[in-house]
Amino acid sequence: MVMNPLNEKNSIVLASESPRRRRLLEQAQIAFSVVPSGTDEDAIRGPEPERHAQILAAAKAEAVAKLYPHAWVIGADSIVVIDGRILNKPESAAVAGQMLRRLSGRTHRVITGYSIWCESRGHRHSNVCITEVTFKELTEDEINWYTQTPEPRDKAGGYAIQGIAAFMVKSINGSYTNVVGLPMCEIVGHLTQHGAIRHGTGQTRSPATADAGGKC
Ligand SMILES: Cc1cn([C@H]2C[C@H](O)[C@@H](COP(=O)(O)OP(=O)(O)OP(=O)(O)O)O2)c(=O)[nH]c1=O
Repeated sequence: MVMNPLNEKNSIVLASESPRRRRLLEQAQIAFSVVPSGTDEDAIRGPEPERHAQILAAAKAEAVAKLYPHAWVIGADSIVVIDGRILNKPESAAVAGQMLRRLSGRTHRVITGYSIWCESRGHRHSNVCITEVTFKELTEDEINWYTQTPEPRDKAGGYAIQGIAAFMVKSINGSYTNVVGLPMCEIVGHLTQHGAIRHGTGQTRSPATADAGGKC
């Protein structure tokens, strides 16, 4: 019989196609597999931004957790919120420009909903992490130049703090990695607390060597 390491006890699965989220888990030296959830984000709408991000994160985690019930599955959704409006990923350079004009010289919130599921343990945890980001005043030249780069395309709010857009950011209040796509302090803390990983001990488990430990 072929063993499926994705579905072993205490394996970690990232339910995301975001390369940023993948990189954040890699940086933390967590062994994990990637299974994009295929969730249709346009089909889901929460009542207000925090709930919206949380519901989407849970939908992503749930879709993959059903396929791999023994794994710890992480789903997340990041949105930019200003004036009570959600700025998702811009569909064009022109829309990215409109978003950046709105963000220019002001403070907005980046809300990442995150969800950690382990079906076989009945473990379903969802929460949000909020970071305030303050932009400098952007000139039209800066906006036009930036939106001609590929960077805004697949990023909530039309910018990537970890890339060229770092020059736009005057200050942030809260988790930096939350803006990039995953609140690492909370995610690693939760997985550690529930025995899914032994982070910080030099014994971060790989899916292939996972044992049956851990609690819900
Ligand atoms: C604000 C901001 C967002 N982002 C990214 C993180 C997310 O990938 C993206 C928000 O879109 P999401 O819908 O949260 O994620 P995704 O579609 O990229 O991946 P998946 O749904 O499969 O998990 O914006 C940055 O990389 N840097 C930033 O500064």
